[in-house]
Amino acid sequence: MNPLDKAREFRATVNTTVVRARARTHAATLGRPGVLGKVLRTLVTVLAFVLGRSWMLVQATLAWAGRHLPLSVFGLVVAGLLWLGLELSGWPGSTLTGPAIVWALFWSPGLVLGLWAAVAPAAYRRSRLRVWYVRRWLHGTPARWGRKGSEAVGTAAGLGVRQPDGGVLVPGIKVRFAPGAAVLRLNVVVGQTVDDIVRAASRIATAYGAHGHELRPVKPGVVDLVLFLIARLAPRTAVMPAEFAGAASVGVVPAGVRRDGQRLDLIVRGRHTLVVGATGAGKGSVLWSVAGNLAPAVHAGFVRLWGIDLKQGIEVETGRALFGQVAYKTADAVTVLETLVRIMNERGASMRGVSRNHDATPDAPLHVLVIDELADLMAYSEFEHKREAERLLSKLLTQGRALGVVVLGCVQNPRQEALGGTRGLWPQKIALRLDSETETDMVLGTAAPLAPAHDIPADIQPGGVSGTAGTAYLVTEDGTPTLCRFDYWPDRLIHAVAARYPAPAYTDTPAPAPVADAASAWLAAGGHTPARDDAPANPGPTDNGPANDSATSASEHPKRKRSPRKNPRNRRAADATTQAVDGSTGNTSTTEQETNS
Ligand SMILES: Nc1ncnc2c1ncn2[C@@H]1O[C@H](COP(=O)(O)OP(=O)(O)OP(=O)(O)O)[C@@H](O)[C@H]1O
Repeated sequence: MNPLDKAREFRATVNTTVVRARARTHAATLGRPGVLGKVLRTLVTVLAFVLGRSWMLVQATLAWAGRHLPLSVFGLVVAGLLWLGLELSGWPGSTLTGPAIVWALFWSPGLVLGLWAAVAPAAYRRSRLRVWYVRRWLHGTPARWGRKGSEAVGTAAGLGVRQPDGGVLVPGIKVRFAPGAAVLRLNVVVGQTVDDIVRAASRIATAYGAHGHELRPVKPGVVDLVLFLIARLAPRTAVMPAEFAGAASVGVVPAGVRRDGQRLDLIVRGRHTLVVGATGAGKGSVLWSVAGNLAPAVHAGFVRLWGIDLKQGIEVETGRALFGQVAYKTADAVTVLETLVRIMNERGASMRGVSRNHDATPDAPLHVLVIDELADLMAYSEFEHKREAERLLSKLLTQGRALGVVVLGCVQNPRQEALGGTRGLWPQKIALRLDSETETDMVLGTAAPLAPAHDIPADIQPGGVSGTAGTAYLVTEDGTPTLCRFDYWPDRLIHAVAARYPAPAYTDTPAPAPVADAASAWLAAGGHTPARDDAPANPGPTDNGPANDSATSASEHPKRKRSPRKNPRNRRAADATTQAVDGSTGNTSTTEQETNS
């Protein structure tokens, strides 16, 4: 046997021994049946609890001490000197009590913070205080973040303006911290323009070791330079959307989290959105963040979802009950587009001279068309279908937004052939992980330098939570890029949302797949409405990102025990003869009245 094989054999023997020993120890202790086993398990739980809470106390107190280093060191020195004085003077009582009280007085804010962290660790993790203390402690020396230090960085980065007397004037810089970011407020000095700050921004960001930066104008001559101190955003799992909150909320969806830790509110109303991402980049997360979060409004009749999914309907069929009409074949896709163009034209006729902007109502809902893979329609279909689809889609993209017809299109490849003539017609873009800088340029144009989507690392975990999928740059109409992370939508959540908020029965197009059947099939398969506890955990605000504390959890909205069959709105859908869900289009003559009759 050669030495390599011997080493492998040795390693296998060690592994087996360790596994056996571990199993024996477990069986003899925690896994033990009876009272002793129970006692041991309770002891370990209590110990873990006590150690965990003590660690939170120490962590938070030390974070405070690190942030207020001079004060905390001074407190220690004073307490030490007092102890020394008491010892040397031969104090008759305890020489430790007095110094301990003095030390505790100096450190009292830190101790209070520590106690709070120990009592309510989840709240502490979510709080800005933790971000403030820990970030400040970990990133950069106080001198660099102080006024003088930051102005020195500004000068070195070329922000200074030479004065007639030979001196150099630098913009005043004030630093404040936000979750995951430091914000430098810069006051432009005479002789400077905001462009000078734009030019120096990346040099300043590099000097601070920031992972990215963003410029936000505050008022004339004042700009906030946001330096992002976190490298990536932690994955989050979506939760059951809350009940419909009224017409004002239509078309704005809480889709995930932004780099600054704030909730990402994606505006869908009045905006066509192009989603581009390499395979496995998480286009599904964006699609379901929109469709899933619109579900309550769909159920209430204020939004109507349409789906084109030429990838065999895999994506759209998961939440079929949310959609009115869907198409899984090219010819059906063209029919869906024709229907929407007809709706748009009719709406145009009724709005002409009355209103220039559409407000969603149950009589005139916001129509949202979701297209899963645009290239399948625009590039890989038969020539006539391709040409017709491009013509109809271009019409929707150029005229639809004011008339309440918007499109969310997903594509892997942003090249011309995949998007046809529609590439310049998408006002809002979401660039998930892309394969090359050229693709980033193609999708984002002038915003590309500040939104390097090709730098988002790949982490493909088929069916599981990936470390980076769903991370994207959102570039809104004004060209501002924002790094964000879309929530992950597991299949069972999509099923649960579709069962809870099914679309009403539309008379003008084939009814959604019988909701009761889809829901009960899923329930029969052991499904249950995911609650916060059993969903893949949304991590707390780790150094990688903030917690998912914004959305309403499924556990706060226990699944209603309602059968869609008993709901008169859905009776027609449920009773309808089971129909092919591949987009057979049936009668497509559509008017707003018919739609909602
Ligand atoms: N937001 C997210 N957070 C964590 N993991 C995610 C997220 N979104 C998707 N994933 C993981 O990445 C995998 C791929 O996601 P998805 O299918 O949405 O990618 P895609 O861009 O649609 O890929 P394709 O174009 O090949 O269909 C999913 O199976 C899931 O495991």
